[in-house]
Amino acid sequence: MARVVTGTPRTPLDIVDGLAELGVATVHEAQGRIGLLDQRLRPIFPAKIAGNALTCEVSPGDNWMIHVAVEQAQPGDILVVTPTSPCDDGFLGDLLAESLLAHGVRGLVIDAGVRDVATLTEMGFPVWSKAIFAQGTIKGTPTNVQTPIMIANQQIRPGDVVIADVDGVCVVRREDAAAVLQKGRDREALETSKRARLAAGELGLDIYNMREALAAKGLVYEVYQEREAYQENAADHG
Ligand SMILES: O=C([O-])CC(=O)C(=O)O
Ligand SMILES: [Mg+2]
Repeated sequence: MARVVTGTPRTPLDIVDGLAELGVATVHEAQGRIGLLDQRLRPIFPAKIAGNALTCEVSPGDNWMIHVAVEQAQPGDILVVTPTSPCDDGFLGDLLAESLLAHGVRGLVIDAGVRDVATLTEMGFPVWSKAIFAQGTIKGTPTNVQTPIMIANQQIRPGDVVIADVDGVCVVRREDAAAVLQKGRDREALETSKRARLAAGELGLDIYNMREALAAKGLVYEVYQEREAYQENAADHG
């Protein structure tokens, strides 16, 4: 049985937009280094977005349910598409992108292929995909829309926050989104002060008090000696 679940909760857009500003690396660190989708999902052009997950399963080679998903879209969503078994076909192109844009969808994350990439780029419709492939798809088998899905090593539920930029794609659970935003902002403030010190030439070794720890692990410094180097060299060559 295939299902479309309606009335699923979403994360407030002020929180979503805050996470977009922080970006994938900071959000991933702020939530304890979890939530990254596999690195095979790459942007078709550089972009930085976040949105509520609108989840959609597709059968391999079959984009029927993307049309079903468009009707469930709300402004601020990102369409997240996973095939029920691996497939690289071009499930979406400029026509479906026009339709998604008309319903306020901010972009697409798909563990499969897309096509019409030149037009998608001109339109400014951001996509993270596993493949770019002109191979067309059919409309044959219904699957689930707005149910929890597995995609590229992560579970994503409708209304979880998806953050995507040139570093990759990350998911934040809806319940955790506000706390992760706060932690990410704290982290960013800390990074701003560290960056100023690094830019001024201070060493990470001193800012982070690393010297003692390195010595405790056995790191030693020695002054280069021409004679010793010669002997090592001679020993190497018997
Ligand atoms: O219609 C399709 O099958 C996918 C596509 O190329 C488009 O959305 O433009
Ligand atoms: Mg097309």
